[in-house]
Order: sequence, then structure tokens, then C-alpha cells
Amino acid sequence: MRTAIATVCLSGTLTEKIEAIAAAQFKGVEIFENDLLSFNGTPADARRMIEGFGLRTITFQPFRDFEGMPEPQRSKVFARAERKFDVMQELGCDLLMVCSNVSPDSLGGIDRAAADFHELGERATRRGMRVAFEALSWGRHIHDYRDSWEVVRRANHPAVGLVLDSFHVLARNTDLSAIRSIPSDKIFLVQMADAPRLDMDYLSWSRHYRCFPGQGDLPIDAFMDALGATGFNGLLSLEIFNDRFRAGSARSVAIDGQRSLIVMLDELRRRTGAALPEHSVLPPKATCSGVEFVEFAVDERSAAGFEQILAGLGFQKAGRHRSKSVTHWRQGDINIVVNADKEGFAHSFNITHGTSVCALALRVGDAPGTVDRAVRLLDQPFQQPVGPGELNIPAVRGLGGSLLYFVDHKSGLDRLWDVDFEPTEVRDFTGVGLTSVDHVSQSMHYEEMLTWLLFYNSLLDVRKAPVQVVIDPGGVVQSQAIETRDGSLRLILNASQSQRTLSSRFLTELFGSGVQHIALATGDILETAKRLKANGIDLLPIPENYYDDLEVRTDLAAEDVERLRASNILYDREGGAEYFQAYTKTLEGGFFFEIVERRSYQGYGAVNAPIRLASQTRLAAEAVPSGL
Ligand SMILES: O=C(O)c1ccc(O)c(O)c1
Ligand SMILES: [Mg+2]
Repeated sequence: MRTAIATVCLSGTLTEKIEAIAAAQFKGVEIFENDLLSFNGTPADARRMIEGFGLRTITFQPFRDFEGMPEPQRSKVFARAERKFDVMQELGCDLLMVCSNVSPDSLGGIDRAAADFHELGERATRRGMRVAFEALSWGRHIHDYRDSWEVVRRANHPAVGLVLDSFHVLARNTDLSAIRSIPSDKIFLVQMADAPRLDMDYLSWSRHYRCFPGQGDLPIDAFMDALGATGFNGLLSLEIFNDRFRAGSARSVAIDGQRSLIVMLDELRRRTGAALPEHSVLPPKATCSGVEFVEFAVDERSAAGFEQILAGLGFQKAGRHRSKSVTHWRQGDINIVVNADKEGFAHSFNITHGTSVCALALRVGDAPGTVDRAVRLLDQPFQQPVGPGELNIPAVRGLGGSLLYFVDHKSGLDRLWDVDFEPTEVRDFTGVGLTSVDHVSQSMHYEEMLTWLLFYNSLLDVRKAPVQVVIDPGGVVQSQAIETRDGSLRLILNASQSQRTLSSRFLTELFGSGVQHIALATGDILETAKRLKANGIDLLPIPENYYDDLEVRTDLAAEDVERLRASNILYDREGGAEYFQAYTKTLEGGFFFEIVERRSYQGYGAVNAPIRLASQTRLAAEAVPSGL
């Protein structure tokens, strides 16, 4: 298969788009007509520019409102097609993509359309070109690939072929089995797009919400299996119309596109054994069993205050790094690294972002294999010098320039606390009863959200939960959970289009995207809250009204509600499952901790989020002193 991407996927001018596409290692590009119309140069100049970046134009598109026109329009569309062939000749492109007619003037009839395509095929042949027909899901007469295929079949011309666009096919829930009997050499182009499941008209859904395979909810695998069954080995191109992509970084979106294709083709290979290009053979997705550590970058000024907060939360100093100004704090199965070193990655991170999470380490089955997969997915590996005898923990660049480390048992990397650190005398790490990292919540720009969703789910064996929409006093926040099946790793991606939400203001305070909060699990939240209070840690106050409502919303006994109220604990229930949450006040820089107790509950307390956000917003407005 020869893969490509359409210029319409990316932001920028034609030159910027082509540059980003080449940088993401594509070899082919679909030129959208508008990108050429707005290019300041002749089609021959565009060709030189495109070829200068090592790219080939695989198709020129879209040619609209062609088939089924009555005269006099019919003659005009053929004249228009000849003009496009002129342009294509200069552009060095031999495939014109025609999408199905949407004009109210067009007439139906498969044979009429087939006759038009036969004639177009004749004209294309005279120019050494070919044409391919796509059924738009909102086409006036043709909106089903089975009909566009019938048109192509009856046109019966070697220069006329079919376009299969996964969006148009899957959005309408069209039966896929007919794809399997299309001769693969008649499929001139396959366009790939995923999309979230939304209930809206096909045109708006297609023009604003498409996304790369793996970022949405459509059954891309079933489409690829049907295509695979034809033995298709031709052009396969990403064609995404998405408002966030148009506003995002062309470089990063193009890399996302390449990443999504590599994963999609590798998954196809795994399912069907289909022989595919070398670059698509990947090590398996990393099995992940939780967070091994969270690393904070601090400076000398803030280190003592931060460690005091950790101590208040029940953490104890478990070790001192053998060669760096770094300490290991532990409680239950939770490890926190406090990095106050004056050199290296954490130090630079601290200079830019202040006290903040500069790295996360995940427990995986095979750490070197995970980085190998990451590199093949065009993720950025990271390395810095380590002291003699110390472990070299593999890492890649993560959100906001932070690091994502991988620790495994197989390579002995889980010995890091004994190898790299000098253990302290402390032996009891019960603390206030916190046992593990429940989830890590990251805030980012709205335009980056699909990038990081793909980053995680292309690398790790995780699934995405449906997006939740949360109401913040300053606007709407989108919240996307990514989880392993057993819940041992839970990541939340938050983003907002409003500048005034807590999530957006965090980006301003941090000078970038990053970890906004970490939720720590306890088996007994009332007991943990009591001990936190004894340690002088105040939890985020929750309004009385919330508890009045809780009494009527749930069947909790009045005394149970009273206990929750006394400790500022939020509550949710789903069937027999229960969830308890409490929050620390916000630290300098906007970071905070959450304490949760899960009883068979799988969500994140979305009903409580607006209450918590309102309390945090109110407290921020009151400008509490820094610290907890
Ligand atoms: O939205 C459109 O008009 C449009 C144009 C070209 C395509 O290939 C397509 O799938 C949609
Ligand atoms: Mg298309």
C-alpha cells in the first residue's frame, strides 16, 4: 500500500502543509483544489515545490457536481473537467477525484452517471490521466459506495475507478460485505477517516469532526478487514476535515497522521497476517500495570515547603539519590520523586514551569520494547547521562515536554529504588492510608487533545472512555479518560476552549500543558481524611447545599451524609458501586491532589466535577496564601 495524506487535514499555507507532510515522512499527498487556488505561483511552481520536498501528488480533488447533469450544464462540466486536466498536467498529477453530485439540477440513474463517467474516462485517457468516483454520504443521488461502484462498473472504462472513503461508508452504517467483491484494481483510491459517534447531519459531521483512525469511534478495523480481503495494494490516504486540526500545529498533526496509519496497518497485519510495508511491523502495544513514580521538579526555594506538604499527606522519605539532589518519598505503593538537582532535565523543566510534575514513570511488561515501539511511532526518545552503576531508565517525550519513563521487572528496572537511591531507616509506609495512584489528570490545549489521545493509545494497551463534558464556572471542559482494562492505569486528558476555566488557567500558570492533579487511592477515605486533618492538611471546602442535595439524591443515611459533610467528601454511586472523593487545596502553580476511595466504581465522579471546580474557583478568587 502507498500511503498519503490530503492537504485539507492541516493548517497553514500550501508550502507549510507540504513541509509538514514531508517532515512526517509521507511520500504522497492529495492536493485539495483550494490549497492550489490560494498558492502564489503556477501549478508548475507548486509541482517543483512539492517534488522539492520529495513528495508526489497522488490526486487532485475534489471535482464537484459532475455526473447526471442535463444539458446545457452537461457540456459545461466536461469543459470544466478539461481545464482541470490542464492544471493537473502542470501539477504532475494523473488522478482526478470526482465526488458525487449534490446539485438539485442533477438527474438520477446509474446508467446516465455511468455514461458520463465513460465519456470522462475517454477524455482522461487522451490526456494520460485517470478519474476516480467517490460517493459523498450526502450526495443527491449517489451516497452509497455500492451505487458509486455500480456506476464505475457500468462505465466499464480502464481510466475510471472507485474511491472508498471510510467516513462516508461507515457514517451511514453501510453493510461492508460488498467491498469484498470489488476487484482491487478498480479501487483507485482509499481515503481514511475516523470520527466520534455524533448524532448530526452527515455534511456537518464530515466537515468538522473527522479525525485520524484510532481517535474516533467508527469501526475502522472492520472497514480495513473488508478492504484487505480484496487484496488491495494501492493508494491509501488520510482525508480529515477537522476544526481542531485546522487550528493546530501542522507539524504535529501530520505526525499524528503518520502514527495513526502505522498503527492501523500494523493492527491489520496482526489480525489478518497481510504482508505490509516494512515500517508497519511494530512490537506489541505495551501492557501497563500502573504508575511506578511521579517526579516533581522543584528548586531550592520551594523544595522544603513541598516536602512538608508530602509529609502532611503521609509520605515518608524512603531514599536519597546516590549522586543527585533527588529524594524518594513513599506511601503504600505510591512513589514520589522530588528532584531539586541543579543540572539536568528536571532543573530546566523547573526553570520554565516552576514546581510541577516533570515526569511520570509507567510500569510496563517490557520497557525497551515499549521505547522501540514508541520510536517506530515517531515518538521522541529521551536520554540523559546517568551516574556510574545507575540505571538508565528508557523514556520518551510526553505532554508539554515532560517525560514518560518505562519501568519493568524483566530488565531489572524495578530495582531502581535500591540501585539509584540510598534507602533511609524508615520501614513503615502506611502513612495516612494512601495506597496507590488512582489516576493522573493532564490539562492541555484543546487543539492538542487528539494528539495526546493518539500518543497514549498508539503506544499502550489502553482503551478510551467516552468524552465527558464538565461545566466549570469559566466555561466548558472536555474530559477524556484513557484506561487499562483492569483500571491499573487511568489517565485523564482535559482541555477547554474557554480561557477562563481552571483547566485553561492552569496552562497559563504552568506555561504549558501538564499534570494538573494526581488522584491517590485509599481503602478508607473517612480515616484518611481524619489523619490528614491531624497532620494539618485542610481539604477543599464543599458547600452545604451539596450535602442537602446528596441526602435526597442518594439513599445514604443522614448520619453518613453528615460524616461526608464534616470531611468535605464528595460522593457518587452507580448501581451498587460507590465513589468518594476529596481534594487538597491548590498549591502554588495550580497543582493539587485528590483522594479517592472506589468501591467497584469505574468512573471519575463527573456529577461532582462542577461542584469541585466552583469551590476551587471561589478559593482562587479569595487568593489564599501559597501552599496547602
Ligand atoms: O466535504 C466535501 O465536500 C468533501 C470533498 C472531498 C472528499 O473526498 C470528501 O470526502 C468530502
Ligand atoms: Mg473523501
